[in-house]
Amino acid sequence: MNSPIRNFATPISRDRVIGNLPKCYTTEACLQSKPHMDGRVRNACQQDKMGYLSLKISKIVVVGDVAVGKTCLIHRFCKDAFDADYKATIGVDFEVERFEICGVPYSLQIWDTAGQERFKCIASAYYRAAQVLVVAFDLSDIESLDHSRQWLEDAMKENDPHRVLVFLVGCKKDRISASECKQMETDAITVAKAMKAEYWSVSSKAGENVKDLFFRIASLAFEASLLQELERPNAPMARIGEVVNVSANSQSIYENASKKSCC
Ligand SMILES: Nc1nc2c(ncn2[C@@H]2O[C@H](COP(=O)(O)OP(=O)(O)OP(=O)(O)O)[C@@H](O)[C@H]2O)c(=O)[nH]1
Repeated sequence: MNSPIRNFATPISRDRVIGNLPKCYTTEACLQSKPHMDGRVRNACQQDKMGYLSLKISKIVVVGDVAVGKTCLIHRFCKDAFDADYKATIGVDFEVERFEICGVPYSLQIWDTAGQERFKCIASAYYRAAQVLVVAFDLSDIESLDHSRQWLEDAMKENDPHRVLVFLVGCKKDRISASECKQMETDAITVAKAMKAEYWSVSSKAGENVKDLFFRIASLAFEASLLQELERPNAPMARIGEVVNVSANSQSIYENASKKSCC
């Protein structure tokens, strides 16, 4: 009999397989500095022969000032593309990216929100139930960093602060010199610490750090989901995150489903 792990309709791309916990960008503003995932999570993944841990989806919401680079960040990761022409996000948009973490299928639903004030009302309706909040700013625009706390505060009104992982992300790293970047990062790390956020500098244009950032987000969100579930003794494992129903007849996605990577 096939386990639920085998029942996705399309394969998870090999470059979305995460075996080890990715490192943080800087230990100065890092949500978790351990080199490995929690032992309970690793055990649960290794013992999950029936695939109860599979098919989970977590919601990430990306917020920040207008034109700081939110859409480009998501597009660089999901499509490996960069568009130099600015097209404002109208309200919200989302992408779903699928991973395999520690041998377990896992998805991120990545919500891109509008930075323009006139769309804020629509966008804020989608902040709820986020497991990860990414507050983006433009490394070449100090004001956008100053506004980060307000974005976080607004997004947190719709969420439980104890359950949300926060990332502060400086975009457009390619637009500033190394010395400017150093200065901005010093300021940004101070803000990140105050926000209890993990800090990253990225360039969607150059592709720098984008994949590492999303792998880190996926891994920490996966670990947090699983720990929350494991800490609730009576909760069935299948209720970690949102469970997606799939047909028992849908095609197998794994060339080697029994292979489990170690995190
Ligand atoms: N040089 C450079 N430009 C970037 C980078 N990321 C985004 N941009 C440019 O910045 C502009 C705005 O980018 P978007 O990703 O659309 O910004 P946004 O935050 O989604 O904007 P809203 O949807 O209006 O909130 C576009 O012209 C992008 O090409 C980057 O890493 N480097």
